[in-house]
Amino acid sequence: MTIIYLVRHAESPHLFGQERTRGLTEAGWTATKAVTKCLEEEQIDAVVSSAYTRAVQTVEGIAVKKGLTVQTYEGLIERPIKGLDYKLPEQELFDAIERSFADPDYCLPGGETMREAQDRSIPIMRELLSNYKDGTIVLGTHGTIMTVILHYFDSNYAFDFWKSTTKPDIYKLTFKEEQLVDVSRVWEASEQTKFVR
Ligand SMILES: O=C(O)[C@H](O)COP(=O)(O)O
Repeated sequence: MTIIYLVRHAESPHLFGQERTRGLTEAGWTATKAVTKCLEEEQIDAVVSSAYTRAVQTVEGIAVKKGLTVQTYEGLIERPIKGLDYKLPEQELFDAIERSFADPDYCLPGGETMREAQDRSIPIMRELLSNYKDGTIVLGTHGTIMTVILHYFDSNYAFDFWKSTTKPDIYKLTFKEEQLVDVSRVWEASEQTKFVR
């Protein structure tokens, strides 16, 4: 069995135009200590991440603890449902994200569809599953691309799941070869209440 821990990043300030580089808030940094603690007993073979700063920062503590470096992947960055050069009310974004789970070729102007996001992220998942077969990987990620990846392996993971996740959050995925056989949330119930949705 191969284990992948999907770690959604901790709280980050919403700074328009800085999607790639915005880091964690003070509360976010505090939360990363709990992330590291949650994973430190595990035997970990690799720590990989979206190339975005907030995702890297969330898993770098566990990488340091294990004597590993964070391997970043452009193909694991967050899925933008719309272009990053304009703003929209939150409800419109939510509606668009919900629709994108029903229509894999839908996105708002300048955005990325479900199909496009899977086309660039799933090959990396397959590469990781092959390179670290029967090993354990920690993967720093984001709410939407994490759900897009899970949706590929099990279509029950969709809009409701996306809405339910917290920042940070941790899911343990168990794969047999390239087959997803189990998903469990390992972020502690007591910790969930302390951090943001
Ligand atoms: O995980 C996510 O939902 C994305 O990275 C967006 O995070 P944000 O709430 O910090 O914009």
